[in-house]
Amino acid sequence: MSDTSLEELERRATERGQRPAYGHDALITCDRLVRVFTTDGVEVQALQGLDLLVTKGELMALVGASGSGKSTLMNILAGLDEPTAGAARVAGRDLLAMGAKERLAYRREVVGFVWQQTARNLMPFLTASQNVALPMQLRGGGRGRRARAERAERAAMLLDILEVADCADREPRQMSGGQQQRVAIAVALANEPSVLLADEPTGELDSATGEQIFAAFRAANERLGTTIVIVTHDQKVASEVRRTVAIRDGRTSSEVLRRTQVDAETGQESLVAREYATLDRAGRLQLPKEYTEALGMEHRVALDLEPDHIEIRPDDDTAGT
Ligand SMILES: Nc1ncnc2c1ncn2[C@@H]1O[C@H](COP(=O)(O)OP(=O)(O)OP(=O)(O)O)[C@@H](O)[C@H]1O
Repeated sequence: MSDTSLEELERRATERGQRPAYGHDALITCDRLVRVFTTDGVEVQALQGLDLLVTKGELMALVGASGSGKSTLMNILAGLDEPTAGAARVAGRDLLAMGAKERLAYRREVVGFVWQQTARNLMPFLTASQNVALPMQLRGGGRGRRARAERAERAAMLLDILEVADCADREPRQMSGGQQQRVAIAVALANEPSVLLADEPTGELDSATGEQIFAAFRAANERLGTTIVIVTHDQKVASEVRRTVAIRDGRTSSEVLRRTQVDAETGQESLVAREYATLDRAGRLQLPKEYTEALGMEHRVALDLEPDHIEIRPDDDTAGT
């Protein structure tokens, strides 16, 4: 090896050392997140070193088979559960270092959540408007007439953005499931959270209503700039966001990015989707099952480094072990 290449390697190593920390500019950073559950002496590794970065202002979906770890991740991000190892930061808060008091403030002010069970999201004997005002009150809003008027005004503004202004004076039982879920989004947005988390928010609804709920999330994202993470089984919902991240066996495995492309000649807009695999911090890559199965790849694959890409081919060592 010549001196020049040694110098070059040293230069690259120094450059790497000066690089900012992983996820330094992301709103949500999950770094090698691990969550192990132990029940009756049996260990389940729900998260096995999950990496995820979410940028401020994103509206993204998390998808994955049942048991892949989606709800476990959402509960950690919601401040309801703690990871076994790894690091997780949301809006500058270290989720592993929070005390009970900070955790409560985090849940009230930094994150908002919408659950699948419509009934779990709202207080049954309060009107939509009172439901939205409640988190603001609990946060320590004043008791005076002015504070009350301000809360009512924000509640009205949120219900209007989510297109359920007509439900303001109705109790949950007087609303449809879709209306309840849109009011639930307003409740989650009441304290201007940095992040809105939604776990299967359209799970109990038919697909037309599900689309309305999704439109409500998009309105919240566009009009209020809130970062939104939605866990969904609904392929339609997943395909309407710019970024869908798939979780497999407790790790992020692949993601699909969609962008609008304008045809230079006709000026017609079309949505272009591209699939990416996630290269985790340890250099691990999960290849989509359809790809490996199509080429009969298992156990071992042949790797070659090319100037601008890496080639992965089926094991071609016929004399191999
Ligand atoms: N409190 C718990 N105690 C023991 N095991 C748990 C607990 N919570 C989750 N698990 C296990 O961890 C794994 C991941 O579960 P999780 O609920 O995160 O999956 P999911 O992707 O949300 O699934 P689904 O789509 O069915 O909701 C599963 O094997 C599950 O059985």
